[in-house]
Amino acid sequence: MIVGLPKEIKNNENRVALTPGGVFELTKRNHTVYVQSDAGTNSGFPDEKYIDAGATILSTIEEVYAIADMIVKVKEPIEEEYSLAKEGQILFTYFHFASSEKLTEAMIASKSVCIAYETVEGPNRSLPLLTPMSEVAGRMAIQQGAKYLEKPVQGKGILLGGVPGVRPGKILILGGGVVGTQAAKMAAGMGALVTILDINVDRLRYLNDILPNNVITEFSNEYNIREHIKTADLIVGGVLIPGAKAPNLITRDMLKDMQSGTVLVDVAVDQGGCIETTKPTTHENPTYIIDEVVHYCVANMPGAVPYTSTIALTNVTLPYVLQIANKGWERACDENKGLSKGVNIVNGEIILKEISEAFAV
Ligand SMILES: NC(=O)C1=CN([C@@H]2O[C@H](COP(=O)(O)OP(=O)(O)OC[C@H]3O[C@@H](n4cnc5c(N)ncnc54)[C@H](O)[C@@H]3O)[C@@H](O)[C@H]2O)C=CC1
Ligand SMILES: CC(=O)C(=O)O
Ligand SMILES: [Mg+2]
Repeated sequence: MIVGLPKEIKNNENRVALTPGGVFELTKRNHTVYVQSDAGTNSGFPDEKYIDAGATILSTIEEVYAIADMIVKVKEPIEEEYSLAKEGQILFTYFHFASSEKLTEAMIASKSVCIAYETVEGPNRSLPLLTPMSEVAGRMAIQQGAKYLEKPVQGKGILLGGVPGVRPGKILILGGGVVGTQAAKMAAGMGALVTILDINVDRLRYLNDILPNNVITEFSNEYNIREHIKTADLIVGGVLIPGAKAPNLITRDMLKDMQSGTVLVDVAVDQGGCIETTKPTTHENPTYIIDEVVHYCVANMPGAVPYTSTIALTNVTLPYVLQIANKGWERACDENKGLSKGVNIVNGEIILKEISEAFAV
């Protein structure tokens, strides 16, 4: 198969879909790989490394899309890329369709085969291609939250770990999945007081077992959320209903109950966010303020740490890339039911019902 790796063009998206090591696994199986010039440079992988791995470098994104049977990328196509996808071409990447009707319509019109990383399933309904980026974003959520709690950027002026004689920061985490767990680990290590809310009691039981004593678990409901937001310094949004628009657990009216300078890091922004006032931001302009509450809603958080993220992503995507390249997408999906859950849109038709539901009136 001919595989194409374009350079990402979303704001500050520095990741690339595969490392040179990943490309080598394809070329040694006689697949042909075209990489757009400089695609891996910001992740620490210059063009020469891809050439050594057997790839051919092309100068423009148009050339990569024109020649490839399968495009492997990182982020959902942005408007400039919509017209590049072609009929029958496989696009294997994050899509997050439920948060963008425009992207959904564009991919329907392209008649391409859209296989979304974020809905590919592993054993026990895990999401193996989302997990490593959620690990990155969960850990980063605390780093970013700590930064935006500083007074010069209009935060509350609180040090998350406190100091002897002064209380540490209070962190509320919505969703105890991968993002929530990694955020809790980082926050606990800094000495903050952490509460995780989830609706899955078995998950809360597990978290209660593995996390230290400065992390407490509670059931997620409106009453508990309303109580905690009154005193939280930092709130991290990490809920997910796979494939669907995230539920708004914090509504517009609740902002007035928060203290001035509270920071919201809504990691779930790529599925529409779990805070009503969330709108996607970029690394260039990561925050905005509503009712004196700082909102950080960057939809590609791992893009800021591309060395870590590109390797972590390739670790998990490569086996699926190889299956699709070796067998074609239809046989690969027939033989791997988890992969078939990633098939979102094919030849102008929405396959994943959560996408149609997100836009139903
Ligand atoms: N902004 C960014 O750069 C990135 C965003 N993400 C996003 O972060 C989100 C979370 O991802 P993961 O942690 O991997 O998902 P996950 O599936 O591991 O965890 C989600 C958790 O939310 C819980 N949940 C569902 N409804 C809830 C409710 N009403 N209240 C509380 N908890 C609830 C589930 O029980 C589950 O434990 C996803 O939308 C993902 O796409 C992930 C990586 C990067
Ligand atoms: C999961 C995702 O959207 C990202 O890594 O950017
Ligand atoms: Mg994202």
